[in-house]
Amino acid sequence: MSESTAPTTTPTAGGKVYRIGTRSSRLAMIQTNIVRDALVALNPTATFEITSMKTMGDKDKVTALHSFGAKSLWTLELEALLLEKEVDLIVHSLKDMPTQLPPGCIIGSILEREDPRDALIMKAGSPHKSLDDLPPGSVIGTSSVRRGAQILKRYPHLKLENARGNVDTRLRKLDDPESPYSCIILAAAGLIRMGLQDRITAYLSSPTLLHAVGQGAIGVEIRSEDPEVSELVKPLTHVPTYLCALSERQLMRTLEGGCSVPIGVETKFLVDDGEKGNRIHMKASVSSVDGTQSVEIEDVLALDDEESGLKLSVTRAEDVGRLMAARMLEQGAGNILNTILRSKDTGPQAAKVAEKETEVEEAMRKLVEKQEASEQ
Ligand SMILES: NCc1[nH]cc(CCC(=O)O)c1CC(=O)O
Repeated sequence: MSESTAPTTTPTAGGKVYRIGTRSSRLAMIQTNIVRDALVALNPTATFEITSMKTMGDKDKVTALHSFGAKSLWTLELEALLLEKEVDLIVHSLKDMPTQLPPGCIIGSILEREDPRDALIMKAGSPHKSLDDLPPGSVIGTSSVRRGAQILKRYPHLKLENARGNVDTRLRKLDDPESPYSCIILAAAGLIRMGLQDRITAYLSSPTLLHAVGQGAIGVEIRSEDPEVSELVKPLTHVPTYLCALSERQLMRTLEGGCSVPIGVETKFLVDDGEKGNRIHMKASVSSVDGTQSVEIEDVLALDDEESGLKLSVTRAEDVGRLMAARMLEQGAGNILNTILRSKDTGPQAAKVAEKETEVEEAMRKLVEKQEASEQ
């Protein structure tokens, strides 16, 4: 979306068939139905068909997430369908969308955020309710280096074990009496949308755990050269979520992080109170994988452009992320990130994953070339 201000919401005329692409996990389908229901309400004469598929990240449930390079493991095959015009829009968990999208793809809308916090779920029947009351040596199941690094910083007496798979799979692994896990950490948003909020024993937020960039938000990806679908999805955008998410994504883009780098954020939209204008309150952290080193930062920055008088500026939102990232790099975040990137898993599994990503990215590059040739 290229607006210099946050999008307005005007219903779009319907009467056509639109195809929505999505992953096939239960959570992805729930999120896709949220988007479809909102589109149907705004365009009652239009038809919306859903195309679901398993992506690289869904198929390979074994490789640890940090072994995957780019964050494209949840999105690339769907973006190929988008560029091939097999689908007209894709519904993603925003946190799974790389901060750099393939040429020809843009974010068309970001819906109102569900609770962005992380949530603690104890093994069924556990007497424990919080991280504080877990005995030393208790095992926390998470595949997220972001979650693991921050937890180890505050709870060095606890242990981490990988726990991959979709939400249902991870809960099943947790409750298996044979599994080593005392608890797992998941996004509250996924649990709430799946009707599993009763499993949450504690919510985790700053200073213990800053959530992932884009966590809790639903992103709708479209083709950059598709004004009709751009107008179709624009009314779904929730402006405070949109601007906060853009600032978070720009922070990660500037730090050149990805899903396998421990970057945590918390943002809050502060509405114009007649004196201070619209602002974003951002907290952000970068941690070493073992939690022994971290850079943490917090500030409240303006969203209205004083020079031009523009309110709710998209550019200002991204400037917030860029400025906060620059400050973190000045405070040593770059050294932490470089150490992590140098230590990326170079084992045979990582090589296999890199080969698969290259294969899919090569297919994507050919698609983009074909599309550009057809438009000349
Ligand atoms: N690929 C993991 C993923 N992507 C989106 C969600 C939950 C929904 C959200 O945060 O928006 C999850 C599960 C989790 O982190 O617990």
